[in-house]
Amino acid sequence: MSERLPLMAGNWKMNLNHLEAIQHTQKLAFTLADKDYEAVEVAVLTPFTDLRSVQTLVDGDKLKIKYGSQDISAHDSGAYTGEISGPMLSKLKCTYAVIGHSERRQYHGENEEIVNAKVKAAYRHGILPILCIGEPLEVRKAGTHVAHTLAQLEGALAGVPASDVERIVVAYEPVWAIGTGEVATPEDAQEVCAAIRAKLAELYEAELADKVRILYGGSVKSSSAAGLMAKPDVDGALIGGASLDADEFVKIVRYREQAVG
Ligand SMILES: O=C(CO)COP(=O)(O)O
Repeated sequence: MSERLPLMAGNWKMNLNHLEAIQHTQKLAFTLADKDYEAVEVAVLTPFTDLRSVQTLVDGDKLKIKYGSQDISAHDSGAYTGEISGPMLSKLKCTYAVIGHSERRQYHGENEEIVNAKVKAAYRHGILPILCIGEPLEVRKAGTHVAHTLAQLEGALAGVPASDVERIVVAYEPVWAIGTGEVATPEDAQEVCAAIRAKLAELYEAELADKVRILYGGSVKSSSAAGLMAKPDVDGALIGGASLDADEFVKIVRYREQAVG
């Protein structure tokens, strides 16, 4: 099995203006030490308006924190009012773009075709997608959550070559666990993350699937991180609310120091 560097990524959602973003990133930078970054990749996924400020800090102080956006346009330029393009994000040296978050699927009508086009747009400009997939509560209750999530994965990756997919990050985010305080059990997370890896092996190759980092997202806190990370197919977390508290986020990054709860 290849060594996958765990990724702890904070999705700030629509929180923190650019001044708050500077303060928050500086606090993370002060607290995190080289040994933290050796053990875990740390990323912040910020509102578009924060990216320049975060980039300036990261570049200026040579911080090891990675950063990225929460969305990306499927188009590269042109008459798309309100959109932010891949070239704009790569100019800001974004490593990542979150694509297909359930909040965008729910509130902005993003379907599989749009998600697929955004994944391709990210790769065109050297940005790595953090592709979000996961089932709503009614699907979980019906017991078809694995099939639902794998269909989203397949749709998002249609026509995307192996050379791109081997660097993707997939985030399994069951919708019922997002912002609800109801974290999935480590077993629930493992079931779907393992199925995602198996699907990647089927669509591409086992060797590729072995390299891809699969995160869990949904009400992750420092008290639940170690238990989730103990599972073999969970390679990190996408953290919403808890990432807005720098001390709590650092505790998640240092999950190895927490009890398996
Ligand atoms: O949606 C999420 C991360 O993308 C999870 O959000 P919460 O951690 O606030 O539940």
